[in-house]
Amino acid sequence: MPKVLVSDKLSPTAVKIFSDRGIDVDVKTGLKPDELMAIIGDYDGLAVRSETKVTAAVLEKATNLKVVGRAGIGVDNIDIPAATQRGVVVMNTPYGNAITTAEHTIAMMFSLARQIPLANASTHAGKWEKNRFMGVELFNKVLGLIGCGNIGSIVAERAVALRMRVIAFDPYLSPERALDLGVEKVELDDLIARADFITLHTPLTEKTRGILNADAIARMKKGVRLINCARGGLIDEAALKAALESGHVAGAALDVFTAEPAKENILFGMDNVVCTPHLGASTSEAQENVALQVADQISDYLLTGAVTNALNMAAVTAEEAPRLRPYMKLCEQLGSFTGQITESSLKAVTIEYLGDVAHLNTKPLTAVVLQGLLSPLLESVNMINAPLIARERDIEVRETKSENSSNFHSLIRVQVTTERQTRSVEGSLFGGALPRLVRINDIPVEAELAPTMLYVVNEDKPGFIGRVGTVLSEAGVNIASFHLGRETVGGRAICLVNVDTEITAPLLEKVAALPNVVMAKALAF
Ligand SMILES: NC(=O)C1=CN([C@@H]2O[C@H](COP(=O)(O)OP(=O)(O)OC[C@H]3O[C@@H](n4cnc5c(N)ncnc54)[C@H](O)[C@@H]3O)[C@@H](O)[C@H]2O)C=CC1
Ligand SMILES: O=C(O)CCC(=O)C(=O)O
Repeated sequence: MPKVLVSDKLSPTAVKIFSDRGIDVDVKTGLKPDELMAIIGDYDGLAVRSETKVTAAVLEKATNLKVVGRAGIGVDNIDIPAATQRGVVVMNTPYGNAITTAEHTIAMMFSLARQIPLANASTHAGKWEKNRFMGVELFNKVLGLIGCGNIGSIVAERAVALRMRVIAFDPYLSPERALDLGVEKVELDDLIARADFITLHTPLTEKTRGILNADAIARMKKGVRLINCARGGLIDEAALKAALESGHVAGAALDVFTAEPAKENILFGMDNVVCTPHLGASTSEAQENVALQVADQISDYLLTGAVTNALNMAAVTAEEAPRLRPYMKLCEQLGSFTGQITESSLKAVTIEYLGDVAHLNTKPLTAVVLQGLLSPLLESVNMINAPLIARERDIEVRETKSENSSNFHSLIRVQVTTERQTRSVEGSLFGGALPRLVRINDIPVEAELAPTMLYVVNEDKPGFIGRVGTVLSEAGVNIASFHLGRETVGGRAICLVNVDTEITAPLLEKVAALPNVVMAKALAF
């Protein structure tokens, strides 16, 4: 039974989903990094919000971990490259808290425009300072959105309904989508120069860090108001403080801070700053949504192999997962076979999906071929990091699909080009489930791959099979099955022998030295 650790506060419904689906679930919140590292090795899945830091050090101890699920959007608390390297799928729940966070942005904008927090505190204190709190309308003001994805779009719709004039900077916003939203797509400089209110809705990346720095703030309209419900670090806090003090920026509403939890901050205590403690996603509806979603996604992956909202792997639906499973095995074997017979540096891999398999989601199949192919050559390769490793090593990966698969319902051909040669191997599923090699370098064969195998390329001459059998039996190696194929009578032939015990280096040398042997290799699957 898979085991999942919930290490941040999640709705109890999520915990129930895990146990209802037969997953052993522990809830342990507030763990210190060393406490998490001490127990993480026991778990197959980890469900977090933003408090748990899933660092490379934690992942190193997570020897059984298969999936980390973030109940929320931002994944800056998870070291995705380290997870990818270790074959751990990282998932988030991209839509569950979007409305809630957009609503918080609008609430913060109103709070700022009408100074509600300060007026509230003053009224509670019995001051009745009616003349102190003069506000501004949102109506007809220019709202500049930086980032117009899920949350930015919802903010745009709400702001349009408030009759604000909405402009957006987002390199990935299409003109059609902007038109649909009633938003004017602009460049950042234009937005900075025109906006009365600016809200931020991008992830924190090397490109967006400090997107509103001293220079950008200096170019804003005097009296501009800034709202950040995305990530601390998007606004330079020191530059903002200076601009608030000078009155160039009239106010700022911040849900997120450069350092969190923010128990101290240079902006705290300023009258024109409204702060909330990263509450953007904190409604019961959003927390229920993301908790249910993450519990379902983690359970689906652990129980069926379905992959939803993964940030480091191709998606696989629950319906596809069982259909893909036998092909995954075949693809891994085809990749592993080609990897083991490849001796010089890889230049290109072409994977052809022919027949029925061409209709399936082939992205995960290609990832598994690459995993099989690279595993004999490199350490720590898995289907999640294999496409990345191939890219990093300039191995060109091509995928083709065709309905036509000659005599097979489905056929997968893996062709590998190295510095010296091109080799190919073809495989199919027999009875719809059993992986078989059906062709190696254009020589037809029918072989089931076994854990220990001897692969020989030879000239097709009488007595060869007897001689191989004798050498193996003299070494005490039992033959489980023998598979043969040849190009033409007397031409190039291949022989794949499934054996019950290891083929040692001296035994391999003896086989290689037999007459008519071109090449001999020990293979392991
Ligand atoms: N305060 C809170 O509690 C919450 C904060 N968030 C934050 O909100 C952010 C946005 O969330 P979503 O809208 O769901 O993400 P999303 O991925 O749907 O949208 C992000 C948008 O930013 C755009 N973008 C990326 N780089 C950019 C750049 N350099 N300049 C301009 N635009 C750029 C992207 O094209 C995309 O459209 C998340 O990354 C997360 O950090 C999300 C949920 C809750
Ligand atoms: O889980 C939370 O409260 C924070 C939500 C958030 O920042 C996100 O989803 O990116």
